Amino acid sequence: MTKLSVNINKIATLRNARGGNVPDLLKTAKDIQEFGAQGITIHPRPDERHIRRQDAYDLKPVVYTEYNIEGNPFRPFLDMVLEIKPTQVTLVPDGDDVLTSNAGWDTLKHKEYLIDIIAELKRNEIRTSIFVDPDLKMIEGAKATGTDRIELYTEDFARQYELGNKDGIKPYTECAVLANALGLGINAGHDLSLDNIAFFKQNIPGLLEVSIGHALISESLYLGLENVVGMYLQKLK
Ligand SMILES: CC(=O)[C@@H](O)[C@H](O)COP(=O)(O)O
Ligand SMILES: NCC(=O)COP(=O)(O)O
Repeated sequence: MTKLSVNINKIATLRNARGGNVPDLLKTAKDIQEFGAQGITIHPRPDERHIRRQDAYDLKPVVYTEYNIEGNPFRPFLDMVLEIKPTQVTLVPDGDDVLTSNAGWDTLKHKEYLIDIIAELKRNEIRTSIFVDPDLKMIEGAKATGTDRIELYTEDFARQYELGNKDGIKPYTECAVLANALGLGINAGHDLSLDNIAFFKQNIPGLLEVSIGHALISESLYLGLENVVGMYLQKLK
């Protein structure tokens, strides 16, 4: 079975737009778990554009499924996750100024750096995952870092799938086969959606977890709008 971890960054984006507490991030996290999701993912960024540092702490007692915190392991991020002790930390090599995550780790170039950080997280009983492009050399490099899992960066697959090119899955399947052989757990995420998730899952052996945010929250708007517009119309009769 593949676990669904819902990324709630976009709920915080909406909340921050008005400065209040609507939508309520903690209530949303509770509801998502009650609806059956097996995890909650957040990706606090240094500029706190969506998830704030305090949110990461406040979510700890609320997330009773798997709590996954993603981010670039600069010292303030590392100190925060070592205090919170989520189920899993996913290391992502984001620049400060990126719109969203746009590349995986070069696991060869950053091998020693990753070894030290992963060891520190694992000493604190936190499962580790590292964000990687679907490149066999990067998967081999990931193994050498001591990480428990990799997270396959799926944007390229999603773009290709949208264009009708199903061969875009091939490097992902090859990397998954290698990761399984090396004993690395496999997560995946970025731009996965209701359209592409079934095909992705069918072609990735041993897929343990997907984290999905942008599409899932957008789809929730599309699928919920009719109901809510109808409710307003009822009240306005
Ligand atoms: C690590 C990853 O794949 C990203 O999708 C990220 O978690 C999303 O971050 P934003 O919500 O800031 O775009
Ligand atoms: N790790 C990927 C993630 O958490 C969500 O990515 P996206 O669905 O918002 O693109």
